[in-house]
Parts: sequence; structure tokens; C-alpha cells
Amino acid sequence: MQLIEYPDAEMMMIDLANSLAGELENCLLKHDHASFAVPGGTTPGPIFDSLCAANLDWSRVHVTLTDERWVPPDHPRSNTRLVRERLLTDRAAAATMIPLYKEAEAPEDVLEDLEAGFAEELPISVMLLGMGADMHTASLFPGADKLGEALRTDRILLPMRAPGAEEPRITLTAQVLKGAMSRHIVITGDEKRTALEKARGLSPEEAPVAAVLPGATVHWARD
Ligand SMILES: O=C(O)[C@H](O)[C@@H](O)[C@H](O)[C@H](O)COP(=O)(O)O
Repeated sequence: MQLIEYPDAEMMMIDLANSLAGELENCLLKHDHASFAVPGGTTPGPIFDSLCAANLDWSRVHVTLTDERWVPPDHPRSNTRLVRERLLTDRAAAATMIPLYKEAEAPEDVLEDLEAGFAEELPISVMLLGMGADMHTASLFPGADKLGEALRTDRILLPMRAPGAEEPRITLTAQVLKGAMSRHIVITGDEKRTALEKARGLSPEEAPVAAVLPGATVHWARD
């Protein structure tokens, strides 16, 4: 794992957006399309605000999520909504969104359909992940009902329910997260930095983010 520390979060978000755009551009030089997986939550919005203006052939970029909360796409907690509003605008409006949500009572009801849409996106070309102070990443939460399965399965997606998650989730599994050609983790604040250091000495069962740290670049700013 490589750790990059930035003087402040604003600079980190702009720098990281530039790096991600550069990696996508490189990938498009060699391949028909690039697949780009991003997290939801509160951290990545400013990255999206800058990245959406990047000058690259977005019509060949397939954007998807690392995980989704099981709420309709117009819900304030929907990661799909965040991506549509903050990333898929400006030049990036030409990108294609590969959905991680389909209207259904529960993720189990549409899991196979969503997986089928995903198969040709693998391996993910460029992946950005977030992390919680409880050491979860994507929706691999400590104590989640299917954490063990998500760490071992060769499936693409799994539903996930956890004490630390407000609603049911759907998440890319560990093998998909680990299989990305390039993997970045973005975190801010002292609490998450301490959690990251702690996770480095724990197993993925205790600290799920530990599963994706080898080979990842972690970007950190205090605030
Ligand atoms: O839907 C989500 O919640 C995520 O994709 C999740 O894995 C997120 O990256 C972390 O929870 C960090 O969230 P914050 O950026 O809000 O702290």
C-alpha cells in the first residue's frame, strides 16, 4: 500500500481527480472502453465536481459504483443520485452508467440481473473507494451478515446487511474490488487515519478494508 498525504482536502480532491482522469485516458489509449467504479457517501463529491470537466472521451467510459444503498435513485441517500448529479454532468455526461440498483423490494430480487450487466466490465479499469471509521469499505462492513461470503466468493455482487448500515446494501465483492487494474482509497480526518493504521494489522474479517489495501494507493488529508 502506498500512502499519499496532502496539505489539505481541497488540494487532494483536485489532485486525485487529475490522477483518475489520467488513468482513464491511458486506459482508453489501449482499450475500447474503460470501466470506472466510484464510492458514494460524503467524501467523493468534490472529486466528482472536478473530474466531470476532464477532457477525455467520456463516451467510452462506463461508470459504476463500488456499492449502493437499497433506496430509490431519487432518494437523498442514493449513491446513484450522487453520481448522476455530481459526476455525470459537464463533459462526463457522455459516460454510460452501469447500474447497481434496479427497482425491487430487496437486492436479492435483482442480483442476477445486475450481475449480468456487470460481467463485461471486469476487471474494473480504475477504482476509487471510500472507507468508514469502522474500517468498512464499499459495503463490506465489520459484522455484516455476508461479510465472510463477500471475502471468499467468486460472485460479482452480494447483498449486505450490517448493524452499521442504515439500509440494505449491494456491494462489489472482495475479489472484484481486489481485481481492479488500479485502486485508490480516499480518506479525510484523523479518525479515519487512525482506523487505517489499525486496519493494517487486522484481518479482513475484523477490518474489511484490509482486504483491499495491498497494492492500493491511499490518499489522505486531515481536512
Ligand atoms: O455508500 C457508501 O456509504 C459507500 O460507498 C461507503 O463505502 C463509503 O465510501 C464509506 O462509508 C465512507 O463514507 P463517507 O465518505 O461518507 O465517510
